[in-house]
Amino acid sequence: MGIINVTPDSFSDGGLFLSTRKAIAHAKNLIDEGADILDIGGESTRPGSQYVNTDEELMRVIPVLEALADTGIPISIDTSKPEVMKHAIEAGAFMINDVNALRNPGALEAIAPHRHVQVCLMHMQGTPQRMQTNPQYKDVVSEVKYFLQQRIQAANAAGIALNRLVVDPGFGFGKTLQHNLSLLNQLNEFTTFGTPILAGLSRKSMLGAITGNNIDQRLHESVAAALLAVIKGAKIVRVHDVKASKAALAIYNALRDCDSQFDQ
Ligand SMILES: Nc1nc2[nH]c(S[C@@H](C(=O)O)c3ccccc3)nc2c(=O)[nH]1
Repeated sequence: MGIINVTPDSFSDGGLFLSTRKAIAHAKNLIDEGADILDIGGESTRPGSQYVNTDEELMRVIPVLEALADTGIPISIDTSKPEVMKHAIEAGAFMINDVNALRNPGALEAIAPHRHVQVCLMHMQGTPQRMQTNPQYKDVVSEVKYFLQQRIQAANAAGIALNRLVVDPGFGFGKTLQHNLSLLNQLNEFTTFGTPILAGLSRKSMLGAITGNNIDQRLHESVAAALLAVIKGAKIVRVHDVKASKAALAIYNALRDCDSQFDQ
């Protein structure tokens, strides 16, 4: 899953038009690099990020989604707003990636009727503005599991079947480095739901905390983290660096498949 952030470049006067054009160009590059899905987001959910209203978020993501419709690549929309979900689904999105796990009023109802649309339910403690202030858990893995179980039940009750759901522990969303490492180390605990696991580790500060590298110097850490997540059971990895991640995962896939070839 390649990451496409459509957030106006605050340093240039190109504004939204330029950032839309840049997002489309970047999306096509990631398709060429081998992305299987593109995740388009119009509102950053980084700690301390600013709120973006519905109209602004729609103006950012819908043009990019529409421009990519003829490429045939499955598109996920990274949003928590039901209005954005509805428009994105009408514009052809195949997945809604909600860091708020459909907890906003109207989110479950916005998605339920569209039986072809998948949903990623992600765990977050608190809100993006305050989640990293002082994250605390008694047992992070069991508490995150419990939350995801609750959200799966809420989705099922709203008519969203299990085979439309993906779960995600939400690395970096209200977690310390230790919490993130425990979740990654025990990621296969989340395979019990019977849904694919999505892991988003790419370039995150937890990686920088270990190596000391800045966000634009975390390629190797991100590739290592994506490989570890897949080894531990993730089926989707959300990454900035598609080409490098695909190459690392190709080695893993070859290793996983090699004995089965001789068994035939
Ligand atoms: N499902 C799913 N969606 C996501 N969206 C993002 S935003 C990310 C960033 O790259 O800025 C980020 C980085 C650091 C903190 C918060 C958010 N991370 C995920 C994830 O881990 N899982």
